[in-house]
Amino acid sequence: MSETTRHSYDVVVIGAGGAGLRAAIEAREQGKKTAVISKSLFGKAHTVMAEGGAAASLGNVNSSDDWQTHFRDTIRGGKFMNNPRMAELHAQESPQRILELEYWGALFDRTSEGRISQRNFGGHEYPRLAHVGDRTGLEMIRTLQQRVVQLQQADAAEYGHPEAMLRVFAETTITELLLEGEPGQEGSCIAGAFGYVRETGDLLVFEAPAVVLATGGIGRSFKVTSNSWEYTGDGHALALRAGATLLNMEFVQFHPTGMVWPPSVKGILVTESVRGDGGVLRNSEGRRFMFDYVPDVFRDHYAQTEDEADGWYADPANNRRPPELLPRDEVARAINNEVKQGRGSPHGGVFLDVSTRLPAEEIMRRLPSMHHQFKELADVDITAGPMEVGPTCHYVMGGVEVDPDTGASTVPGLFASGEVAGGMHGSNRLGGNSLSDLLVFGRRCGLGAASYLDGLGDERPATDAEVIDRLSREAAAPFERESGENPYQLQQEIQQTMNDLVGIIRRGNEIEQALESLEKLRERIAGVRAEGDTIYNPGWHLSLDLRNMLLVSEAVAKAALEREESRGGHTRDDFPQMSAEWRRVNLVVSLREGGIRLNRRPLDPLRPDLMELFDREELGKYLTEEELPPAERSDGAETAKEDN
Ligand SMILES: Cc1cc2nc3c(=O)[nH]c(=O)nc-3n(C[C@H](O)[C@H](O)[C@H](O)COP(=O)(O)OP(=O)(O)OC[C@H]3O[C@@H](n4cnc5c(N)ncnc54)[C@H](O)[C@@H]3O)c2cc1C
Repeated sequence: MSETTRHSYDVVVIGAGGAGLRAAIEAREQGKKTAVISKSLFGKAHTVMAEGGAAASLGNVNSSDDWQTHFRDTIRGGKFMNNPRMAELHAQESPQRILELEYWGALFDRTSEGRISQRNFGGHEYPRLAHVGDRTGLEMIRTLQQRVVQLQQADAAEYGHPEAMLRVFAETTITELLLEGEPGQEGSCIAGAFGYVRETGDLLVFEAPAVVLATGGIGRSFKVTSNSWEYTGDGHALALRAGATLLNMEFVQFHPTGMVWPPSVKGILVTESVRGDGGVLRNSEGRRFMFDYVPDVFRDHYAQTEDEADGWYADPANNRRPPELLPRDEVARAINNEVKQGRGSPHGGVFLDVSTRLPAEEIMRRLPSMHHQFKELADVDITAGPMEVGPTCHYVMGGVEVDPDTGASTVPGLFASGEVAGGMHGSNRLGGNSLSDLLVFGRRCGLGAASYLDGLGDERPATDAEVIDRLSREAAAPFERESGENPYQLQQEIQQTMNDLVGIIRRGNEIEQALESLEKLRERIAGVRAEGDTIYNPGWHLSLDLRNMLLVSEAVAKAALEREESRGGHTRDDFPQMSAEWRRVNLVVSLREGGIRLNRRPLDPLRPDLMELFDREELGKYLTEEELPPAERSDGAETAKEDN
């Protein structure tokens, strides 16, 4: 293999989606020399694929909206498993971050008064998603990239080179984090990152005391997914191997509406905006089945009849929301059940129809990408008839355990934000809350990394030279094996296992079966073989990604086996109820002696002022008796909870 090139930075941000770019901008603005690394082309990240919008309580379409309502919706959507401080910061700071994006040049769709337009989405009480048609992520990435270029131009003027303080390394994959000390050992800390350039196979060492993980999700571990090739859970696995902890990996979001036909496009997302803009779900009998699936905890907030649901679009003050706009976990399970009961569409989904609700020109204006996607890929005109849709693995709520305010992980110098971080979304993310999460916590992570560096002074942690030698040998190993399996075969087996046995509906015995299969795959992956050479070789790249996919899949499966309840993105057929006792438990994943370990840690309680945002009756559906606030008597006095 080629020589190893060394680079030295203050902050290395792994990932150039919304979270990574926002973190890098902040670190650079704090005066830190920053590198941004992206496995794919610069600009190609999940963020760019985001369609519906970014949730922020700007109150432009309904002035009743405020951060408290956004917080309440987020906690409800997450079924009270969210880290409350993260949800609070997110709800409070999202409006500022969206306005900042506009200040940097983002062109959002407008209301007739010229304010940023906001659309309805599942689980959000008011129209809240700032959007650009159904191409919001594209505008977000364009704006953040433009901001990067603006900073580089300022650096060119000040330092004589545009990359003096902020450099992008595109098509560069990080395979390991570098530490001073051993993972999990007292006093060990981040010293940088190790990786390779995809185009040439050249190896790179980044020396840096602070690393921000912003690598996005894990969807490629599942067969049917809206995620693209690079989402092999690298950041989650890098964090684990560096000694950091992950939180609640069992919570995986299956978006209710992915394409189901033709097979080559199965899983590609059909944005929730279709339902937000009036689209209805029907089964093969023509029944609008979501009315049959409104769970008790949400019954007061959702329409009981089609008339009321339809009335909500024009008169939300006097009607309740249509059940199509329930949080994603509810809708995904409902679709899954309709198909299982034999009431599915010809290709194993259900029908989603917006053509009977909006005029064709309005559909073309509000949902141009969806129109194009269905016309090009399935030869369906969504202005004239229904789409066929079904659940697809979309997002992981579980992720690196971080300090809410700074994004710091449990390893000094390691930070995480965006989809790779855990806690913010509890057991189920509301649509639109990811894009705003990236901006809020990306910025906080950049600030956190900068202030960590300030605390270090001139100290620069270093990695032993033999670690770099070992990592170089490991990178080359797939070429050196004379025999060994094809990485694509092994990837396909992981995906099939996770899809079939740890998918949308889970059972204890099936998860155990999955864990056995994953255990067998471990040995086979250790002997995987790559053919050819290091020049742009996706087979080799995948052979290095496989161990991340495997580790993350094991983390998901072990946590899914442990949590004996159903909540949000974790449905256990053998434990179908939500349990107030389990709600208090965070499952913390770590890597010890080479294996996944699970620990139970109490969830941070809701502060009394945040608890006051909910009715006691609603709290009673989620919290244990002991957690509930004292009940008020009819005369206004509080009743004592215990005799004393
Ligand atoms: C089709 C689709 C539509 C969506 N629509 C919406 C929406 O409307 N609203 C909303 O809020 N959310 C939406 N989401 C979810 C949201 O887009 C993502 O959760 C979010 O963009 C994740 O952002 P991120 O910055 O954490 O990571 P990403 O944007 O996923 O970026 C990850 C970055 O990390 C890099 N990377 C990964 N591994 C490595 C490695 N080993 N080395 C170097 N670089 C690495 C990648 O190349 C990439 O640059 C959507 C998701 C999809 C797939």
